[in-house]
Amino acid sequence: HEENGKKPWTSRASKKLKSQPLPPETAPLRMQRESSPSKTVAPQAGEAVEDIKGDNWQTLGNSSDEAACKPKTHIVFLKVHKSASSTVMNILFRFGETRNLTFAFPFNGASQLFYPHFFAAEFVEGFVAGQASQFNILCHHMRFLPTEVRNKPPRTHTTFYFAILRNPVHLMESSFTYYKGTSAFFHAKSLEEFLQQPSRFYKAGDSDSQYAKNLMTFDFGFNHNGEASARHVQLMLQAIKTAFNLILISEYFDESMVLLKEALCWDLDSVVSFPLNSRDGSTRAPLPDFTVEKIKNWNKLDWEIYTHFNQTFWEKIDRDIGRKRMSQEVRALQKRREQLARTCLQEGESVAPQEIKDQSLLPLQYGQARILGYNLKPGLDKKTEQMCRRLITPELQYSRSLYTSQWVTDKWHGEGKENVGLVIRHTSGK
Ligand SMILES: Nc1ncnc2c1ncn2[C@@H]1O[C@H](COP(=O)(O)OS(=O)(=O)O)[C@@H](OP(=O)(O)O)[C@H]1O
Repeated sequence: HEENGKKPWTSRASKKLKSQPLPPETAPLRMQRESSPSKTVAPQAGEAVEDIKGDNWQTLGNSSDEAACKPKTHIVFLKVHKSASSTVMNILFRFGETRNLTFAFPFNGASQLFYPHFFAAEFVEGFVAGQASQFNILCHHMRFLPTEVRNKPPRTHTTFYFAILRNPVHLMESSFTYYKGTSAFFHAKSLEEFLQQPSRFYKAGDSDSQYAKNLMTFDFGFNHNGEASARHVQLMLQAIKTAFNLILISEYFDESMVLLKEALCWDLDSVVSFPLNSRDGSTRAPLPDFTVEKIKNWNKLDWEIYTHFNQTFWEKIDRDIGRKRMSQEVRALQKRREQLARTCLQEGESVAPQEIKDQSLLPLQYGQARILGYNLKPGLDKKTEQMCRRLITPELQYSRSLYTSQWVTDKWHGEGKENVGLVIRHTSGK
């Protein structure tokens, strides 16, 4: 299983790239606009109380319900690969850290919940069979399995389930670059070559084949090599609707954050973010129409999931918020992000990895992707520096630091990760 990197694959090809870091993704789509990267803020407020309105995401209450609105603090986020999920995770990390919430970390400080295996409660640090769980937030990469996931956040609370999707065309373009070391992509010179004759490269039985086909379908727990029959698709969509309260769309990241804040009853600052895990432009190229069509066909199951939930996403906005208020909220979010960029970032925006001065803020570089990062503005006062640093800390570093606060007591005097197994005490925060 995984350890240092966040993409633990096991293929022959990937072994050759073992020393490489982990990547992110890209690409604009023809039918939907690609959202521009967002930027962040520091959270505030909110007691750790729960008040969820039901399991059907389509019936979630809207923000006009403010009197009854208490910030939700029991959350499961399905971190779908290559879908802006690291940016969402940063939001959850910041919210949890500043409110002393507890995270369901992968066992032994790993970066994923034994992906690509199906999630099992035993993968979570501190899980004890038969004992009530004390965790608030589950958000590391996993392959979703509803019956097991429900074993996690306490049953006494109604837990909010959400996930994020990305247009499969963008997603595959990103995945090809980031997961170039996986079995299916390793020998393909380009995405076009791969798509021309996938059977030359793709073996359905390879343990890392999901990176090359229907990755979202796989992460939701379904068979990524399954038939895209109408009945199969219907069942899959129904299962997702039943399990999740909200499905976000990364092409409409800001609108997604507005929906999220409303559903969780959080404030604006809690959902402001800077885009994380973004590739620079050097490996991106516009895809010709025939390639776009091939990607859609090759990822038919993902395409069905995406188009369905893209449609219900906008139906929900129309029903619960309205386009006018949505665009006001989005503007407020963007304004706040711009303010934060001026406050926090030396260059006011992201920079190439070689320009990152503080190595602790260097994102994992993976596959053939070059992942952008940020420089903190020098001379910030302590409180502002801490708030800004949280916004731009890459996933692996942030996860490690929270894991250490939550699990590693001062009695721990081991040297390496292998010693983390000694540890022990579940604190309710830092
Ligand atoms: N705010 C926002 N809006 C739109 N898109 C965004 C945002 N934040 C990150 N991204 C893009 O998401 C891609 C990384 O996805 P993940 O973080 O899920 O990747 S990973 O699976 O965790 O490695 C990666 O895509 P590519 O750059 O195409 O590779 C990011 O650019």
